[in-house]
Amino acid sequence: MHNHFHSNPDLRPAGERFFVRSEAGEDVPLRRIRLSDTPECFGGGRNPDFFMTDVTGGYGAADAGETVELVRRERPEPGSPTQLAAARAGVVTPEMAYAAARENANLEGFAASLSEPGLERVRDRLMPLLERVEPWTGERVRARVAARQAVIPAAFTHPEVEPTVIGRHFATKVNANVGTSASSSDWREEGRKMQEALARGADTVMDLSTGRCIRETREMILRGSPVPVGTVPLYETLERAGGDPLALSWEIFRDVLEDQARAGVDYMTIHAGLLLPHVELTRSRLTGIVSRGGGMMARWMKAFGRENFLYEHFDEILDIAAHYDLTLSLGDGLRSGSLYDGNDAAQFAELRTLGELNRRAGARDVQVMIEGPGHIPMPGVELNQLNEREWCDDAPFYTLGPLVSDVGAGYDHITAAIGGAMIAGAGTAMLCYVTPKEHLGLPDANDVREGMAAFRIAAHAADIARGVPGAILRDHLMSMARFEFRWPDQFALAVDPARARAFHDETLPGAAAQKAHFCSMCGPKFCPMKLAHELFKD
Ligand SMILES: C[C@H]1O[C@@H](n2cnc3c(N)ncnc32)[C@H](O)[C@@H]1O
Ligand SMILES: Cc1ncc(COP(=O)(O)O)c(N)n1
Ligand code: MET
Ligand code: SF4
Ligand SMILES: [Zn+2]
Repeated sequence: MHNHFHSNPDLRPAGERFFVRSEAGEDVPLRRIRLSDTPECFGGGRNPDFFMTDVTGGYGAADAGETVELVRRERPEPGSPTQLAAARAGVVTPEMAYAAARENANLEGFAASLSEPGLERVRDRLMPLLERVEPWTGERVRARVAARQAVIPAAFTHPEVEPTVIGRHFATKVNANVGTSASSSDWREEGRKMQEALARGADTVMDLSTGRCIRETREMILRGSPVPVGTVPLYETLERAGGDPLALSWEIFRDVLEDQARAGVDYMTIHAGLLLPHVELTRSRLTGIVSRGGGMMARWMKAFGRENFLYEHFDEILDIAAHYDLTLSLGDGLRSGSLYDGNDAAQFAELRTLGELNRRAGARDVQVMIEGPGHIPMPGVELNQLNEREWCDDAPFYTLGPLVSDVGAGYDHITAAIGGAMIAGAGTAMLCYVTPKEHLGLPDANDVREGMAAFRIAAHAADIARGVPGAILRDHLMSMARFEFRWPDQFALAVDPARARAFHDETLPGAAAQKAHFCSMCGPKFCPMKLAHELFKD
């Protein structure tokens, strides 16, 4: 089955498509941002091309309205060694090589270009930052996967996926959630939200559909997504159980797991760490259980007085995961839904169990991420990451925010991006975005855009904190463009180029304004950056 996605110029990221060759000989897409020359009045000279990750799978590159065919990569048969098994055997897979090339984002090419004539001023400033950079190789990625400090979610059944590596040694990744709920009217809209998320740089997408047409929505997303796709199989299990949590069963769950893995889902949230004794720990909470999967599982356990069937059948889950190289994202069914409940006994009891499950998965060559909260007051954010690292043996942490305040309704992309930046700075591998609609309703395409922008910024700020090679270069290039009033270059380097341009042009439209040595904030007579150029002239 083919996807039905058409390219949309409104969703085109900055720059143009550019390919680097992976060690395994595959073409890995990047965006090349061309920058204009420094105006003569500021000393003249050239500015280097800059390279950024491209997750759009070609949506952003094609002509308007053109149907986009995703590249379908060669994949091993189900039952082949997982990325983890291969890594342990010392084998560098094409996926490891691909992810390494993507992670490098042609930083070597960028560094080499700085020695070209006309780039002396940029070279003087940026070269010191590039001297100690050790590029990623397939081998270095392999070592992190083998150490279980990184995962490459790429199911054998998902040929459309362009591999990426998730772990604290790599650039911080951002996941965007999409999917229907009972109140959405058109499931095809989820395809548009996915495209919006990709255009804004989502490294993975999760289909969290709970409305009608769960399977159709997922199939559309899988066939149209060049990034890894995640799901929460308990949702479809509840649907098949007629919406009654008491009708959930291991048998239905197992069928859902098998069906979704066969369809090509790359990673799944598995709420296996929420145990029956943990449920009691939530009694004194201010906001109980706010995880959907956790909530339905707790209801089932309490009603029957039985242990979590995902925990009881975890070995069988591992059989299926190993067969398809499905990455398990061990779910935080007890994540805190309020600052009051942040880092409480329930949450940490579950986290310790996730550590135990992580070790069992490792013994079966199954890749694992650990899911985290939620809502935590600022002073507790780092502790959450430290506990995860200790109890879960440094497995990649994947958090929802955390939100650092409960009063942000309507702006919770901000409360969550603040906590997200903090926790990623402390080593969280992937941030799940939160949109302005959190706690209020189902996000639409515009909310996706806002949520992605907030979280790309959080991830980038964290990359700078973590010393990810090259991350801060983009900031420096932006600052040079800003000080030299190269407005189009500023737009191109911004997290949301279309918005940056629109905001600037709103008050100063026209060609002349694209070169003006001021903007409407201060105007020509009061622009201090303009004056700064005069300071050391004589
Ligand atoms: C786990 C998190 O996923 C988000 N979430 C849950 N369902 C959807 C959906 N259909 N679309 C987008 N986001 C969703 C909420 O923010 C929740 O807190
Ligand atoms: C980071 C993250 N993303 C998604 C989920 C699944 O949602 P839920 O636990 O509400 O079913 C989760 N637990 N954690
Ligand atoms: N806002 C809740 C949380 O923080 C989730 C609501 S929808 C499951 O986890
Ligand atoms: S976001 Fe809405 S549906 Fe989800 S837990 Fe909160 S109130 Fe319930
Ligand atoms: Zn919340």
